[in-house]
Amino acid sequence: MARSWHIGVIGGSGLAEGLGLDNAQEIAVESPFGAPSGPVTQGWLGGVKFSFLPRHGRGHALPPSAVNFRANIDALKRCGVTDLLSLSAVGSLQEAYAPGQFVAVDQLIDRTQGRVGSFFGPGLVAHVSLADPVCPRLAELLIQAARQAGGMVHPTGTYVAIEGPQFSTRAESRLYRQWGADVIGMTAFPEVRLAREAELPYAMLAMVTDYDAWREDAAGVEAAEVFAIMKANAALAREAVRAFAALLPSERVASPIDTTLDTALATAPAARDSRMMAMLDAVAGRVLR
Ligand SMILES: CSC[C@H]1O[C@H](OP(=O)(O)O)[C@H](O)[C@@H]1O
Ligand SMILES: Nc1ncnc2[nH]cnc12
Repeated sequence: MARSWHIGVIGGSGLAEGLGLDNAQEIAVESPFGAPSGPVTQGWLGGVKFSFLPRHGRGHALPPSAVNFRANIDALKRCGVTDLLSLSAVGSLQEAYAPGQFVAVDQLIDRTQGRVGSFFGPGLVAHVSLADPVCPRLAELLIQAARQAGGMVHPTGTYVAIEGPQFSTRAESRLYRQWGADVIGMTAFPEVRLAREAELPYAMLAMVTDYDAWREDAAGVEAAEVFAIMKANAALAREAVRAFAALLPSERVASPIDTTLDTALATAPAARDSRMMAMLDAVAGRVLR
């Protein structure tokens, strides 16, 4: 039977206040992976169910390195989310990606360090493909939606994730440009990896807030600049999500990402760790039961 859409949204910098959902209710979701960034707000937009989680917690209390990405994805999966949208502030590494514009990120490079990057591990090994980390179907709808909302949207872009919390040196910024990266942030990893492991189609709408540090005569990034641009454009991001809800087909069409784990598990049933299996009841229960 076709499942209805239930859209999870992880709101980044400047978006902790939420989406303005109808009939919104806040719920505390417990996860075996620890505390999520905060309570999940559930509600509706145009007849579609949404669950919203502020990535940095209420009042932006969590730096990127302290976000419990596993708990966040697990909590949203436990809520019954079928698809996931990430809203993020990013710096630009290309002249053409100007502050105030949106980017539908389609490729990513991981430069984070020391974050826990998988739900799986000793006792339950899985290898999922991340060649195409973003769901093209969700991305296409997001692009259309952000344009309808009045945003200028780049339909592709490569995101490099740094550990932070400091912004990059000029040499790093120039290096990432040479690698072909278009935008830079601190949070897409391991979020995008974990979403795939949890069989959640994921798409990312990034809002350009600054030009990072590569421009010869310009000053480096200041956080205040990022927050000011996000504040000025948060309403546009919310409007894009509203338009996205209106564009969704009435019935959810199954995605190949829904069954990622069918071919990913490496550990033989007899060698599986029962404690791991219990922790992964939401993320991987579909293939473990
Ligand atoms: C406040 S500037 C740096 C901060 O903003 C971005 O957050 P998010 O991706 O959650 O919007 C960036 O990744 C840093 O965490
Ligand atoms: N220049 C930048 N570097 C890293 N993360 C960011 N988030 C917003 N702007 C950023």
